[in-house]
Amino acid sequence: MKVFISGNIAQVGIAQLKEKNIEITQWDKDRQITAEELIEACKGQDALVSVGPNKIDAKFLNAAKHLKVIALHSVGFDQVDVDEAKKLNIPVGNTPGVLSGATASAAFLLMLAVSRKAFYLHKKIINGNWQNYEPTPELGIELNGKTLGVFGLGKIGLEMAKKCAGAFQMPVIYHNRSRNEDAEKEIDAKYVSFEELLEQSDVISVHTALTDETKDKFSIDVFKKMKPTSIFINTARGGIHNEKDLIQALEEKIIWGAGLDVTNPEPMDKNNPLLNMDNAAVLPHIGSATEETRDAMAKLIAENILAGLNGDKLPYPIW
Ligand SMILES: NC(=O)c1ccc[n+]([C@@H]2O[C@H](COP(=O)([O-])OP(=O)(O)OC[C@H]3O[C@@H](n4cnc5c(N)ncnc54)[C@H](O)[C@@H]3O)[C@@H](O)[C@H]2O)c1
Ligand SMILES: O=C(O)[C@H](O)CO
Repeated sequence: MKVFISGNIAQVGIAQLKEKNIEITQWDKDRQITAEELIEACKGQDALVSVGPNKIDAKFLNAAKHLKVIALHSVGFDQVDVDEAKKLNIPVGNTPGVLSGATASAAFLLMLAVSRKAFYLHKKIINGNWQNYEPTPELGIELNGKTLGVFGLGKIGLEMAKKCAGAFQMPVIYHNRSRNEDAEKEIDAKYVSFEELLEQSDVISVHTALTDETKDKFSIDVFKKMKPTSIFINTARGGIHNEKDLIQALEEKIIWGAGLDVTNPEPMDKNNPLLNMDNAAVLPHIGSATEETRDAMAKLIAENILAGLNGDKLPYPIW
């Protein structure tokens, strides 16, 4: 059996596949594979490990309908045309759960960094602008006791809520399409409407998938309903906030600050104004990028691939 891997995954997953005598071809160039190159690379392969934002759309799926399984190196699957995969009977799997802690840590890191203007102040030192100790330099804001509003209380949202409640005694409110009663058994979290989430939160952290419903959900009208002292955090997908509107909201102090691990497009242009604002912090989509998490993701990928090649039900399917 042959598997094409369109980027880098942890060795532990590759070893799991090699143990089963699977022949592996890996994309080894220092750039993302293009759509055409991906189609070409999948010719003669039995399975694909899709790393990064490759579009697994109708065009790709129809050109690669010989694949017995596709394993994503992500939990998010907004890049996949699930209906088409179902129609062509190509099982697709993802990596749920194992990256929730790491991704929530990235959200927590951004929240903390924005609240103390850490990225901006770090740049001041690098640029030689740390003159002397000042009692009132650019002041931050306290997080202790402030209200966390989670938009999308799923696996990652729950981990973020636990961290904020534990570290800063932050009361948690959340909005989902419907109540998450399982999560409410684990933490004290109050379900509120989207409007209430905007009005009552001191920090809003986004943890939904990118869908037609959530695309551009955070636009200028929404930012205007948030508190002027509030912080917006997005570690889910860049398409969930409208970037132009976010820049306006930060420039006009409609909200206090924003922290992003995801942008639209990715990579972000190095001249993007968000990179030089005192009230913004941006990371290059590293939510799940810890040694432990990448190993765990690679193991799930190998399990999905082995099951699919065997004609078994995937252990971590998206359909
Ligand atoms: N930055 C990163 O590196 C990184 C890492 C992992 C995941 N992610 C993103 O985080 C997302 C969430 O991952 P997860 O494992 O927590 O998923 P999950 O399915 O466990 O949680 C998503 C939650 O969002 C809710 N939701 C979905 N649509 C909604 C809507 N329209 N309105 C309100 N709530 C809605 C769902 O009910 C669910 O509770 C992924 O889809 C992915 O895009 C990013
Ligand atoms: O969805 C995910 O798992 C992350 O964004 C990594 O792509």
